[in-house]
Amino acid sequence: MNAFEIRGGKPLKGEIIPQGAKNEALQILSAVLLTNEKITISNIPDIKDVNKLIELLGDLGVDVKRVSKDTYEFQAANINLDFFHSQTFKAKGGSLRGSIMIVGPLLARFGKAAIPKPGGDKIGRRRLDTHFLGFEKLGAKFIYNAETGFFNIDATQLKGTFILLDEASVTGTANIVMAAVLAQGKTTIYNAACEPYLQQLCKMLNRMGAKITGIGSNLLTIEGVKELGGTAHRLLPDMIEIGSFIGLAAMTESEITIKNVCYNELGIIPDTFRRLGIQFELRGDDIYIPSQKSYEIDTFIDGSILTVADAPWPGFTPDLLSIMLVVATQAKGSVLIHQKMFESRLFFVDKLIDMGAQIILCDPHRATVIGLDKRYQLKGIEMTSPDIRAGVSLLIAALSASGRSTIYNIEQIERGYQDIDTRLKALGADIRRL
Ligand SMILES: CC(=O)N[C@H]1[C@@H](OP(=O)(O)OP(=O)(O)OC[C@H]2O[C@@H](n3ccc(=O)[nH]c3=O)[C@H](O)[C@@H]2O)O[C@H](CO)[C@@H](O)[C@@H]1O
Ligand SMILES: C=C(OP(=O)(O)O)C(=O)O
Repeated sequence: MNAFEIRGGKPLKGEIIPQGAKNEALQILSAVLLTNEKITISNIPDIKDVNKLIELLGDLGVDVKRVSKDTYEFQAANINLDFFHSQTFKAKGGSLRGSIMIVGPLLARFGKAAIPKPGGDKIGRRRLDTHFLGFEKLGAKFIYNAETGFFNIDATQLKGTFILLDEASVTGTANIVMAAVLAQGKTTIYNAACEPYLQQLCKMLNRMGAKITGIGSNLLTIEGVKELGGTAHRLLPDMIEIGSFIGLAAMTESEITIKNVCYNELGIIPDTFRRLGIQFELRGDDIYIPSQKSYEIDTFIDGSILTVADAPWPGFTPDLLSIMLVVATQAKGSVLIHQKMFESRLFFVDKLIDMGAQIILCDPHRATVIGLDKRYQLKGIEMTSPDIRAGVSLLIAALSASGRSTIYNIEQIERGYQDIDTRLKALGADIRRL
């Protein structure tokens, strides 16, 4: 059995260091395939998804050396393209979302790639059209075999072109950028995603010899180069973990300092938590959250109920909406949570309702939360974590609730949060692995 047992209702106290960013790690690790020279990556989180991708790179022939707890060296000098046809590749490649991003670099460097339909959270339809339409524009041909679930892509020489993405896909943009850096001539990508993950990737590629301009905007221009060289790269702290810890502190009346957050990279995230009434201050590059008995949700200027909705960067990330939702259950006031991007990410509210929260699921994309203002505590129950962020939201709910909760399917949480039970215990949480 893989579960957490939590006895909630205790305020936590202390300092916590955010792990390196999961979604950045998946892009940066894929980029090591673009060169035969050595790449050193530090601040790598020790989490399931990242470890699976590192293992997959090793299976493909990348020389992988762990030089310290969070630092690895990679050298992709001898890639074994036959590995594409193995059952192991099908099983491993299909087990995480991030594996899709090995396609762009492989295509750029070797002219072909294959990938099984990738995994990731079951949070609604997760199409890959943007990736493959982009590769096609660069001159690649792809075949999707619905029976085997494999995408096969071929391109002897990618050619730069103008690409207007059909949507600002995060992994799609990363994949196309990694293909375009070695394409012949100039590629322009409009409607590009520009999350800090992508900015970090582009900066790393430029250090490797790529010529990318427009970093941080939705218009990227890439002058193709013949080859790329080695570099060193440090991952940013995980902004989704940072947001999760802000929510945790507010909900459990805890006094927590989140260390070294790289505040300037957090975009609209801090202000969005502030709109729920959560107070915190920046001390150096740490976020200090005092213990708060009560927090009150803001309204819009005209007095109408606040909506918190997701949007491509610099909008609010969809990966923090579940956390906003759970935190709102104990706020004073009401908020509409609008998850525009994914249609199956809000169903976990049923469990919060069972715990005593007042939520109306209006439709699969929208939930209205009527905050309890801590007049009643949530009560502990047994529940199963449906996806990574709902899982952490349930964990936060359980830590604030009276009595005992059990959360099953914690693999989902551990996909993205390193040693979460140990780190929460260090803050005083009563959490036990079953
Ligand atoms: C490994 C990784 O990095 N995963 C992240 C990545 O997934 P991923 O790259 O798979 O997500 P995409 O950005 O491609 O799209 C996410 C969803 O939003 C929709 N969409 C996207 C852009 C847009 O302008 N309009 C729109 O509706 C897509 O149809 C899809 O349903 O980005 C998502 C969106 O931030 C995050 O939730 C995931 O955690
Ligand atoms: C949805 C997420 O991850 P993935 O894209 O890997 O499923 C996430 O990190 O919130």
